[in-house]
Amino acid sequence: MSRAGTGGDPPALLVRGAVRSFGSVRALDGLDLVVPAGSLLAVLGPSGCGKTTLLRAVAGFERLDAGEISVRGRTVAGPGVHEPPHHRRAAVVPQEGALFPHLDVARNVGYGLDHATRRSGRVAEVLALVGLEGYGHRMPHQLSGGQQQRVAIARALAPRPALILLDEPFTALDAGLRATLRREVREALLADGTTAILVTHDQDEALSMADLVAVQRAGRIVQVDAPHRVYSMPADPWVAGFVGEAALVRGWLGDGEVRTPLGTVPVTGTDVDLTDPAPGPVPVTVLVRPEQIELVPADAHCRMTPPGTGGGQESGRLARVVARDYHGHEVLVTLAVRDEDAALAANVPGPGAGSGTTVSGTELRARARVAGDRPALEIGDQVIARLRNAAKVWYDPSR
Ligand SMILES: Nc1ncnc2c1ncn2[C@@H]1O[C@H](COP(=O)(O)OP(=O)(O)OP(=O)(O)O)[C@@H](O)[C@H]1O
Repeated sequence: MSRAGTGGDPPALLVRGAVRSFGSVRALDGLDLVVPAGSLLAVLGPSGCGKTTLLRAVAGFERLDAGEISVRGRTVAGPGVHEPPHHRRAAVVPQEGALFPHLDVARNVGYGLDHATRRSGRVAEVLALVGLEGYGHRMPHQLSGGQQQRVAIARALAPRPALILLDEPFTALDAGLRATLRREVREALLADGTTAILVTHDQDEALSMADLVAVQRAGRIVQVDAPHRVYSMPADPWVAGFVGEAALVRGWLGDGEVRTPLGTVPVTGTDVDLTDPAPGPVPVTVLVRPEQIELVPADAHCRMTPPGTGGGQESGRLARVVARDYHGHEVLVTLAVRDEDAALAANVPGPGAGSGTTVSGTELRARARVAGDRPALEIGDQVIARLRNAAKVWYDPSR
């Protein structure tokens, strides 16, 4: 459920043309971002793209070289303006909660609150929000790592800031706890109506927690969208490869359909102007997600048929299983598809998690998802791989 977009309120955060350089490195390179009040927005990007610099600039720990930042319609950074952190109403939750070790939980949470707020029961209220009712008298060392992080979040929530800035807050925790805590923190933020910005390089965290995902690359935001849109309608091939598993294959677009080495399918979205009549099929890059590949066992006939000659595009292509990653509920199999006429697309650009695409000669590699309860596929098995569902494509200027 999205909490974004409440009436005509100014956005909780507006960043316009933000520039911050360290020597020759432009950590922020004209960055624009709007965060609607009440939303939980994740800034997702590879290491070094400037996420922490953005967070620090918003919090007031970093000065901008150019551009401006406003919080709830009030300029806090810009030409001639640099408000100090404590005037910005932006609370930071660092990677490891950084609690005061000599203060109990209630004093940690109440630290810095004015007298009236402290007496209003706000400390108990936020502790209840993060599931730590009755923990007020514990000392930090008597808490688990996850509980300490929840106290840090309660402490950030307590003064009712305009913004909560979470800097990879779950990194230090083990995987099981991380999933639980993400859900609980999301619920706590939702219940308190807070606007939060979560900086992370973990795509699962961004996609599962946030209302909006802002993808950052080289000091700029390249797409802001709902998580399912970032995954299914990425702005460009780089985003496609960074968010989720992706293979980028060559195809030909014409008549609203795209012909690919794995079959012909309709198109869900493209930057090609479909109203502009092109003289022939347009060369495109096609996004193939693992769940879009359907696998059927190759029968003896298929096994004896040379690749590229066994049936039309619609019947898919003969593929070989070259790797498999077992995940219990599903298996990700890496397929090699020889394709003589459709030479293959370039590697997914960027250092992202979408490492599902490699190119070797005229061999396409793509990953397919198989339910864990299906008969196991072994390395070396032959299958027929067929693309199903509509695909997202981009014009390929290199052909
Ligand atoms: N104080 C600094 N002095 C010099 N260079 C810096 C400083 N802070 C950041 N940088 C550089 O700016 C770039 C962006 O860094 P930043 O820490 O913002 O990236 P990030 O996306 O948060 O990376 P990570 O996910 O690894 O934390 C990097 O090249 C980094 O080396």
